Amino acid sequence: MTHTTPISPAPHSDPTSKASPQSPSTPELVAVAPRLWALVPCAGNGSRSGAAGPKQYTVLGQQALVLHTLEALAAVDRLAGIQVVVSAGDPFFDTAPQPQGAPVFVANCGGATRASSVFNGLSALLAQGAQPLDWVLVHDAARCLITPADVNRLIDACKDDPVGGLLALKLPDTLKQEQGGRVAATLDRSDKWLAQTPQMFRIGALQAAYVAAGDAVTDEASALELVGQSPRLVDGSAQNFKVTYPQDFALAAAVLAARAGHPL
Ligand SMILES: Nc1ccn([C@@H]2O[C@H](COP(=O)(O)OP(=O)(O)OP(=O)(O)O)[C@@H](O)[C@H]2O)c(=O)n1
Ligand SMILES: C[C@](O)(CO)[C@H](O)COP(=O)(O)O
Repeated sequence: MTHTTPISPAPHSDPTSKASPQSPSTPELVAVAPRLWALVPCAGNGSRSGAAGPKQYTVLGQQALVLHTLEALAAVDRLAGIQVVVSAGDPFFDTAPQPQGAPVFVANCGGATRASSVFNGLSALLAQGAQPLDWVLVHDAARCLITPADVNRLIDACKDDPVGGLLALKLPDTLKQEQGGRVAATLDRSDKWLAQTPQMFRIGALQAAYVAAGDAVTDEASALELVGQSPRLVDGSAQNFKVTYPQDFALAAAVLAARAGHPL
């Protein structure tokens, strides 16, 4: 996969806009439509997963977990490119295959937290030719069950939104508050959602929000919330869970096998 090749700043005129006739000596005015990019933070250690190395490289079925993630994103034909962020010195993508579809770019600029990996990845994306008004869909490498249909649903819901938004799941279970290992209260869950990824925002707005929010936020929406924005909630899928704990590998492998039509 490419490490340094710049994405050519493709001409991206808005096919819906009508340019007024220009005289030959007048520079042509072209309305520019924002492009869509994916950014995949892939620099975590997976300390809760119990895996021997970073969980994103655990093999599920035929290939590493993160390659399932990238395969699904690359199949979204509205994406101009996918920026992956790995830790300095991580050799995985030196030999990894390029998925079919949107080009994948790799930057070794992972940070100590997810927030810093994403923030550094935004700079890498801009250096590749992305523009501050372009959209970025930040997606965890560890959510390998994302589907192109999920991503397209998010894009459709957010492309005309002034802020952007995220996939999320309405809480399916009764919600308890704990104190000392016992139930202290049952909470109202009617307005509670579980945040997933991708999370889709304008690159420049997200960068500015991270500067203001700092390193402690755990998702992009939180950074936007801290600067006074209300990201849109878009229905996600229970299958789009984040591989986090040891038992999650078998569940993800089973879903992938079922989708591929293999017996479980
Ligand atoms: N410093 C970090 C931490 C996390 N991530 C990425 O952010 C995503 C979501 O993070 P999480 O699932 O919490 O991954 P880990 O930090 O790897 O796991 P843990 O918290 O169990 O150590 C993952 O794809 C992970 O690789 C990252 O790019 N840089
Ligand atoms: C971004 C995220 O996937 C939303 O649920 C999640 O917050 C990232 O994982 P972490 O465990 O909070 O770092």
